[in-house]
Amino acid sequence: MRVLARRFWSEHAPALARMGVRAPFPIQLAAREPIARREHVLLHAETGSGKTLAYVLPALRALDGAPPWSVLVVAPTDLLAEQIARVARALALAADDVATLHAHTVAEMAPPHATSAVDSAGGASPRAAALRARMIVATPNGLLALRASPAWRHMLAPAMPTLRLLVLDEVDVLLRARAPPSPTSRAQQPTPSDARAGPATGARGAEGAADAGADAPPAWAPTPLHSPSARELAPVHQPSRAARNRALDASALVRALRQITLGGSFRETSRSARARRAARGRAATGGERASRSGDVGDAGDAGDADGADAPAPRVQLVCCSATASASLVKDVRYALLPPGTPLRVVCATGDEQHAPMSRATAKATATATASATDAAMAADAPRHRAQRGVGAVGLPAGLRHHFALCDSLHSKVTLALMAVDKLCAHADEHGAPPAEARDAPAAPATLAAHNDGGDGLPATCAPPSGPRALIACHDEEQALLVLELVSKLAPLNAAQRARGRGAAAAGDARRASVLRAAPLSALRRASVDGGGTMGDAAAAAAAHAAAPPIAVCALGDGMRGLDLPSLAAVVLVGAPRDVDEYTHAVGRAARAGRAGHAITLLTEAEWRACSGQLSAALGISTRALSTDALLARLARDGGPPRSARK
Ligand SMILES: Nc1ncnc2c1ncn2[C@@H]1O[C@H](COP(=O)(O)OP(=O)(O)OP(=O)(O)O)[C@@H](O)[C@H]1O
Repeated sequence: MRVLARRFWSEHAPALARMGVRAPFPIQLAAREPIARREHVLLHAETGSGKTLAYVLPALRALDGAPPWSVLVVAPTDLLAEQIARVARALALAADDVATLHAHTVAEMAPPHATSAVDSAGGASPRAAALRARMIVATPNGLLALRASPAWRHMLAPAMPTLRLLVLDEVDVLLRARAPPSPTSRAQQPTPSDARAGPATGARGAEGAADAGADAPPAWAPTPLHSPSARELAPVHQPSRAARNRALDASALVRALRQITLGGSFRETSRSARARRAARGRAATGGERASRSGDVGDAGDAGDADGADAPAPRVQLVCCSATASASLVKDVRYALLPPGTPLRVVCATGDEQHAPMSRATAKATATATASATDAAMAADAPRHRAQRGVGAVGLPAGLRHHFALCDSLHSKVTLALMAVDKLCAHADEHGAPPAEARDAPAAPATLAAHNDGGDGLPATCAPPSGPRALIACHDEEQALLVLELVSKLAPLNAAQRARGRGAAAAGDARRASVLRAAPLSALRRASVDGGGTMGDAAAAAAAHAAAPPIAVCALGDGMRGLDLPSLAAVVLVGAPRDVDEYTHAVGRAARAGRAGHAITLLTEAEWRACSGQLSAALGISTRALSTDALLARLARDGGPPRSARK
């Protein structure tokens, strides 16, 4: 394995070493061969297990001597797209090999008459960057806005045939779509001006986009499977296959992606799709019909093309998710691949008891061709996840889960601050962040063996910088409230402790004075603008100095994929809406084999609603602790988890 690893990584070794990466993680090893063989794959590994590099490295290899627009990566949020582009740029041969495409940059693209963007733009405009780049990292709304803009037809469509690889990061979010609205509920659907307004949160995304028609760039937003106002963990809702297919067919993003993967020769199979096509056909003008030629450069709907037999797609599809499921695999195959085309599920995880990857590297890698998806996924799945068809992947083994009861938001934030304070105190006492455990069993062998600089941190990397804790709230509104509460409560906490604890007062006051919070989005934006932490020690140090120790964000898809290596803990002050939301939220900590804490503060009602399901689905203990017991545990145990799992 080491020889393989050396060969695989030698090309990019210097750049990787600057990132603190010296040997591949299991998913990176497992993904290499299938991607090189140009198979369609779904990379399924836990949060923070290195899925980005697992596809970025092979993608960069595919760029060798390739023309512009050879690789397209789609990621659900602006922040994640920037993060991926930053990783790719750090490894790319030329910085302008990689460009990002957001909805707001499309407006700055070329006027329709321009044919040579590079000269007129002086090489610096988004248009020039997008034309020259060989790897494009786009958000769904960037892609959709581009397809609807003149720039697409006149400049970029001609480049599209060069596309060889399409990567869908967080594919479960990208494909998530609710069944199209019934005729009676259409009156409540968003208008085209709503759609133009951009990616609002909530349940109106895909169908709103579908309804917006050709007049407006369709906006995209992930659609929750249940009421967004639900405050309690909703029962897992599995819509029927037909409903899922209808939703996929109605999604503007899926239609755009389908056009890319299938070159416009896709035949929709569901009855609903045929009905929709017939209805639209009746209303269509001759001109609209003529535009559905199946040409890749055509902005028409690929899903409407009446291709007889689906040809083998020329674009390779790579998808990633830490929360894949059997139904996701079916959706990807239905939506984006010709019938009968296999999608290989590349899975890397620990053994069945979720033992650390280091103890099970040899058996950690399982691949399955998902033509018989259910069987393959279920066979790999640990007992407690098999029911849900989630596959063999669980939570990072370095994560320690704590649950405590609080009766109000005020008391949750107070306790969150005390918890963060305890973790910072632990770091002060031990000279290292508590979550970077010295002997963290969670570290994959390949990481632990090569990267451990003695304190659990990569030897060649600056210490992780940035926020130490992430407070995840129900929604944006609550997040604002929490920001306010933090600014009020942190100094109060400090003063109270200073009075009560004499000698410790100075240290407490010092720590508390820096217990500030900022919205996660602002921190990430600053980090991206400032060059971020990856591979840049100076930028890391600067970010560390500037970053408040607490980031605040709303639960949901906005935090998907974000990599904050400095996080010691994620504190949930709102109940997660479902198991996947919990998985992705707490997965911001304990990344890359580190240890970390997931602290969930709930009212009794919230705890009753969600603890059973989290425990059953994830195999974690959700026993609720008292405030004192939680703080005592954090004070005592900043180290690696021991028996957090049942
Ligand atoms: N081989 C490696 N050695 C050391 N660190 C690595 C290696 N591969 C990735 N990392 C680091 O691991 C962290 C997590 O990687 P990444 O963001 O790709 O995780 P992910 O699997 O995509 O997580 P998520 O599911 O949350 O999106 C990053 O900080 C990255 O630099």
